[in-house]
Amino acid sequence: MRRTALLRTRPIAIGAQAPAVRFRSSMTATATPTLATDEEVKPFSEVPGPKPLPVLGNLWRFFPGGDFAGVAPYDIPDTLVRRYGPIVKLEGMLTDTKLFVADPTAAQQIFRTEGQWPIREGISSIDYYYKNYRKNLQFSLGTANGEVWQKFRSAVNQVAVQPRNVKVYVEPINAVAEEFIQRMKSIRDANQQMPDDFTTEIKKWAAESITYVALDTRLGMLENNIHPDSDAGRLVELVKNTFDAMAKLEFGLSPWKYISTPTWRQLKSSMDTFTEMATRHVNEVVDRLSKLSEEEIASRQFSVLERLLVNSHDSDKGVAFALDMMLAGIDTTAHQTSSLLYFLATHPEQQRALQAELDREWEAGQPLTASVLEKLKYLRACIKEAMRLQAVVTGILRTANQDVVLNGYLIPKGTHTIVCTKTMCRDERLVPRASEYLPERWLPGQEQLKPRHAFVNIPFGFGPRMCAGKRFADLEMEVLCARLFRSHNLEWHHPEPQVEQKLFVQYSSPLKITMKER
Ligand code: HEM
Repeated sequence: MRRTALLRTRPIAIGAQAPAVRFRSSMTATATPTLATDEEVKPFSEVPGPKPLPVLGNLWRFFPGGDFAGVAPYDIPDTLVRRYGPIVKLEGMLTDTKLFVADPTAAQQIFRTEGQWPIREGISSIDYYYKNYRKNLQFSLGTANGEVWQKFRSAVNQVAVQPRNVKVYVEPINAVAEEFIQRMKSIRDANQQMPDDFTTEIKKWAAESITYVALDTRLGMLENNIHPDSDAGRLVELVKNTFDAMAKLEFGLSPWKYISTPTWRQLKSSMDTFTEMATRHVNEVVDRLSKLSEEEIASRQFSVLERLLVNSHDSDKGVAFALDMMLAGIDTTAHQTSSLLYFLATHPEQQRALQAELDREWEAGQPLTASVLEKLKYLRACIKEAMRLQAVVTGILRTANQDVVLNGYLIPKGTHTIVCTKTMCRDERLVPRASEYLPERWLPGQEQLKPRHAFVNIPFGFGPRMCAGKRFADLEMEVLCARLFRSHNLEWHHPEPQVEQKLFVQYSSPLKITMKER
């Protein structure tokens, strides 16, 4: 077998020599490297994977008669990894070659070499929309790369990632959660069971929470009798249409880049409405700020959006921020919360342990403050475990910023890699008792239950490009669960609900949770 000796700057290899499951590493991307000798490095062409046929590529394998026919999109990475090992190359699929990585040491190496400006392929339809119809918003975090991304990301980090700025939202997020719990009570049936469209209700809660940050206003999505033409009336449908269209354009066979298809038009129209909504609300905030005196500006407790606008003097920044928060923060949080509620409803022992913590740490009649939340370690463990066992995002995308050696293979700069977090999180070799919902594993002293490597469970991604809304997502889920389980028990009396992969992982059958007063 010919080995490559072409490396101008010799890449650093870890993972080739170390068995993937031998040790736990700390959560940094700077593990001691092992230098590869040229002899040990195999070329990219030797990376395992299904071999494409001339002209037909590999696409045929996913159609009837092919060896991947009937494999649900959700299971494709697992299937590839099971057949070919933890590093798999998939080429000849109409798009660029993708490299699937389900080895935590190799994943760590990807993040370690991603550089100051990590490159992530954006969702191509949204990228196309911004480039062709909203040139003024092309710096959006969801799609931008390079210095353009870095400038906007540091502006967002300053206002939306710092804990002190997020803490300001504890009270309003509490108010939204309480409204949602009241709504849950009012929509349950005679058997105290949630309606079939309960996941839509959860989306309304997530949307109401995050638009308070993104648009600086309460839309009233949890009220009864919402006017269908109001922002509240339109938003949930808008999110659904946008994400349905995005998933079809991203994963389906569609000529949308060459001719205007109905799905493309659906996406464009939804994004136009989103942009109009964001622009209108941002303009209201700009207007409000312009009426403040200098003294008022100096002494004001700014909202996140106000602070961004004051710092940047640029309303386009406000609009891009609002769109990023809504597009990245509604469906993700809603689907993740759905699985969290399901796991707790189906695990009464863990639910009791959570309630015991709430009774102990949150004095009856007192507000749920940031300092109370700080003490709720078991609650955080419940959330973390739900995100491990059923993450909404199944893989983290990176485009290699330099040549890198992963498990002995030379991966050239520019290769599109997918770190398969879902596959790793469910691998028994990497996570003890991987198929069980065990929040305890995240508590101190439970080393025997912890994943064997820190890069197995990274539901919010890693590094400078990791989720910009993590603190808000955590806050929303913590507040809702604390309030809900303090006063109620959740139960489940049905077979396991079905899960599907669209852009995110979500339940495709009704989430018929029963909610009873404690
Ligand atoms: C449970 C809910 C959520 C999950 C699981 C989640 C997960 C993720 C993941 C995996 C990424 C990619 C990270 C990477 O490439 O390393 C990401 C990016 C992002 N998320 Fe979240 N997210 C959630 C909620 C939110 C919320 C509530 C917001 C907004 C307030 C938000 C805003 C963003 C943005 C703007 C990015 C792009 C960041 C960048 O590229 O600079 N996310 N998220």
